[in-house]
Amino acid sequence: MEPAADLTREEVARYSRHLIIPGVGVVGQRRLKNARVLCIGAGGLGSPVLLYLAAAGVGTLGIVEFDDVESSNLQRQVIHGIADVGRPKGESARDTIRGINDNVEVRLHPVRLDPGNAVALFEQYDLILDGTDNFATRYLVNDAAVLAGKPYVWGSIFRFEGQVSVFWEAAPDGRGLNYRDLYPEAPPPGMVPSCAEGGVLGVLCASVGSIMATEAVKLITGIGESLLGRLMIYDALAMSYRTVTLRRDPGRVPVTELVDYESFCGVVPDDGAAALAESTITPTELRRLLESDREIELIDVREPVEWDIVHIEGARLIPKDRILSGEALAELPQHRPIVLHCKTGIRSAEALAVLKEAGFADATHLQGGVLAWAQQVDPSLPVY
Ligand SMILES: Nc1ncnc2c1ncn2[C@@H]1O[C@H](COP(=O)(O)OP(=O)(O)OP(=O)(O)O)[C@@H](O)[C@H]1O
Repeated sequence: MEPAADLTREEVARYSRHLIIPGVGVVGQRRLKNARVLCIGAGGLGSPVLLYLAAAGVGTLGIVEFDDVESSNLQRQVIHGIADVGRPKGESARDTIRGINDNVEVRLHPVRLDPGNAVALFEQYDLILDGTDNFATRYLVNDAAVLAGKPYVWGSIFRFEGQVSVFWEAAPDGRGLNYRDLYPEAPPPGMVPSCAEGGVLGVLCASVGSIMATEAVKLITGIGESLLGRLMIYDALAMSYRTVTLRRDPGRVPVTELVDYESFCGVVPDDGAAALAESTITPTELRRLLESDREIELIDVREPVEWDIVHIEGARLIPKDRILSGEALAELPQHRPIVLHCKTGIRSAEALAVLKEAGFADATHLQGGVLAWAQQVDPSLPVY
């Protein structure tokens, strides 16, 4: 990274604790000033990443984010505040950054990163940070970074655990790998729950995001050993960090073009999923069914902790895994309609597939889950 020409008087004072670190010094700080870093997502990981890189004096910070701040974000997305709920996350993040360091030029890209815009966006920056929460975007970031020849820092979080690595296929020392060497294929949809489904400890974002920001500072200034070719795994419960060495997957096909990542990750329904989609019931239809004389079995496939937050009157709790393992099938009626539901409809679709396979012909699942029920039928219920 080429250093910027000089630091102003104000910058020397502001960054003095960096300037006196051997290895960083004035030249390191000038490199930070000249750096253009693009952060995908201003959520759980994007928040600490952007805050620390802004405070550290990265000259240009790009933010790709299409979403608005919700109150359930505030538990971990610390770049946003109460007054930002309902505002675009990018604008909220920009305003917070301005309050920390007005030397930083913030460039907002209020779009969803997709195969049509990714490479052109990446080409405008020196380094990419992936703070997103879905597999389709992760593979897209990887492939676009390969095509644009850019390094990127990747992080992921779930409940109490986080992972971080640096991928740069074109790394000058030949150690560069890409995300597909670590995860050649996306897990089947629904197999790895999102933070919205499975939860995440808020402070985990700070631990993992600060490691991502540290890697960014190291790559920009050229100090230390980066996580290039290594995967760091952090366990907040055990309070342990370990790193494992990654190897190039000899069977990996080179990235030559961007593809349809929703299909690659199986998010677009195949024929089987389309058939299942017909076995759905809307919240209003379910309400009518519950009000009728028909006897139905309403099964909640979420976890007990979620049941404790909110549940639909008359439902019975059978967590999804007990259905997937086959253990709970004997508890289900063969000759009564069964309606499964979860939080949003993803887990209930999975459980429904197992029930159909086991011959429960009169089984359906609730479209949009408990959230849709609360929105359309019973707004007095809390949502989570
Ligand atoms: N393709 C994409 N382009 C731009 N931003 C993305 C893309 N995919 C995900 N994001 C953003 O990445 C951020 C990830 O943050 P986080 O994991 O905390 O999830 P969230 O969507 O805010 O939370 P939750 O799913 O729990 O409501 C989100 O703000 C999301 O809008």
